[in-house]
Amino acid sequence: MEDLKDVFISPLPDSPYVKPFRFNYTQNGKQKSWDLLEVHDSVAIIVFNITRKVMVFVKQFRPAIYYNCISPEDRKSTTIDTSKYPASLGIALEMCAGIIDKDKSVEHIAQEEVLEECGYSVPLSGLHRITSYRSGVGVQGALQTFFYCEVTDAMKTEQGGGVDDELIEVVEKTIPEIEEMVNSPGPIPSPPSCLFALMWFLYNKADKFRKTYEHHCAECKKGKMVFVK
Ligand SMILES: O=c1ccn([C@@H]2O[C@H](COP(=O)(O)OP(=O)(O)O[C@H]3O[C@H](CO)[C@@H](O)[C@H](O)[C@H]3O)[C@@H](O)[C@H]2O)c(=O)[nH]1
Ligand SMILES: [Mg+2]
Repeated sequence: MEDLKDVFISPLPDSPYVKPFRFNYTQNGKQKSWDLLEVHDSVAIIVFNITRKVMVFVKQFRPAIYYNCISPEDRKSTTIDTSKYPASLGIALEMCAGIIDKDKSVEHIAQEEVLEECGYSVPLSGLHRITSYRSGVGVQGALQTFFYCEVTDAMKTEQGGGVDDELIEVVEKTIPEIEEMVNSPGPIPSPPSCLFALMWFLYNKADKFRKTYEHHCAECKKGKMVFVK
């Protein structure tokens, strides 16, 4: 993932992923315009492994983050110096997520993403639609639908890591590690949608799993063997 070379910046040709355009309008009698990007709607999924009480994240190189670490002066060079700007600058930690670029339901797209990126086979009934919200409201405003699912080690039927040329590392974090992450002064290498997902989880779900931890630890101290449910 961190083996990065031949980085250069070029003008945008016709793209299947983003379409830039100008939106013109008159508001309260004043003529205005706004420069926008048409992008695909998407899904994002919190995957929580209940066997080991860990949250499943995906780690991947994000060109947009990397680009924003390059100084305006260095962006003008014919090639970007990767010893000055290593790939690690652009590596993000996110929820499993994917664009809706197929004629399938959001549930089916979410199910595919969990399998492709994280390696877990989740039944459609195990995917709980939580809400949907607008991402990148300054320039995109695309809709992201957000799901929660619980998985077990037995549901890990594939390696994960993405399809085609995707390079994704699956990373697990405990509840205390998630708390540390959202309390960090930053910059946190994650999008706000991921941080929202973490706060949603901490607010709505974490207690149930914290109780089993605490019970487990207390009983262990007493020398008892306890099965964490
Ligand atoms: O310019 C591009 C854009 C995309 N791809 C390909 O398209 C795939 C898209 O991956 P997918 O997993 O479907 O989407 P993500 O990149 O994970 O993006 C989702 O997850 C992000 C983090 O939540 C959100 O910001 C996005 O809106 C949401 O679509 C990439 O891996 C690439 O293979 C390219 O090759 N070039
Ligand atoms: Mg993705």
